Amino acid sequence: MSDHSNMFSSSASSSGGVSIELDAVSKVYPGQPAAAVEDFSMSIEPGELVVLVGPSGCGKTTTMKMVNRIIEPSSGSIRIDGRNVLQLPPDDLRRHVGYVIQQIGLFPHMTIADNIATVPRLLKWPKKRIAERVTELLETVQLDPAVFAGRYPRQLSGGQQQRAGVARALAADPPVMLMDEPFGATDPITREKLQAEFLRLQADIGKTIIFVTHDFDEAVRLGDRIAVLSERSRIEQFDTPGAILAAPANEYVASFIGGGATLKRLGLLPVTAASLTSADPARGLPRVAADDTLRDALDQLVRTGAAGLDVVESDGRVLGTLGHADISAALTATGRSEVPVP
Ligand SMILES: Nc1ncnc2c1ncn2[C@@H]1O[C@H](COP(=O)(O)OP(=O)(O)OP(=O)(O)O)[C@@H](O)[C@H]1O
Repeated sequence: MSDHSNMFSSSASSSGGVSIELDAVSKVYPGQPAAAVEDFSMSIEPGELVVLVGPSGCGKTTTMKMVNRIIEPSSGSIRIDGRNVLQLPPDDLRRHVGYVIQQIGLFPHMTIADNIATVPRLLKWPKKRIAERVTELLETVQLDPAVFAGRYPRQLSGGQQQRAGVARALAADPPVMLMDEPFGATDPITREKLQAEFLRLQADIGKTIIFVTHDFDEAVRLGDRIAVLSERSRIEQFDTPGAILAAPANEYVASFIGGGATLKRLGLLPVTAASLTSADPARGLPRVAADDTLRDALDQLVRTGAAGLDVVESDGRVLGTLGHADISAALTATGRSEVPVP
């Protein structure tokens, strides 16, 4: 086994992520007059989920694929955990960077268990450890090992195949995951379910993830930070979803956000972000759970026509009452604090 199989050993043996630094990275495809990616720089923290979002052809996929050298950069430098990826053998690099794509890419002639075992086998793990890892991962992505391990990809639904794809990418516990429109091919309901499952999973494993999508709402839902890109992967704004929604940097970003920016922001804020007034049981107001969002609360206020809502903890304790004005005030307050200092 080469030394490089341990190149991220400090982090790869246990869950967790590492930093990624791209510095002045460009890509000019052979024979093309213009660069597909020009002078792209970005620092990503360990364990951060960064979403690259932008219109078709702006260079998202090219940017991401340069991180594991599926595409070789024309210039610039890329460091993972401080190591220059351009000086690492590409095969070893790819084994340590999990990769999930929209077309899933499961090998059709291999069972789901064999698909998931691909990288651990390349890394020559002992058989027993591979078998245990496959079972553990199938459970992690909520596919019953007794049912799915021996099936072939065609015997799974699209959403199940997507989960198996995520399990395969996680097999060798890579510190970095690259995800290219991974949920793009699924219907909206399956997609939301996969997104929610994925967020729960990421809360446990804390990988460093670069996630590509053209769907801004998906970016808001998943990203710790979002980079809104225009042509040649130019970064128009790179910030938290809340900050981008509260203060789009320019017209381009605003148009990319689309309608309903305020509602989208409310969807990011818990009910407890508002200042509550003290509750009066005599009013008999409808209730909202403390871990619901302000968007849920507004929805309920509009639907019920009530003047306010009592905010209740899971143990039944009433924290206070929330009204329309409190929701508006929470937006103003968080908007101010989220505007990045120039
Ligand atoms: N192999 C290639 N040879 C030449 N040009 C390419 C190649 N791959 C991509 N391009 C061009 O580079 C630009 C960026 O493509 P890229 O696939 O990175 O964009 P994208 O933002 O991921 O698009 P999409 O959302 O449609 O997947 C596009 O203009 C594309 O036509």
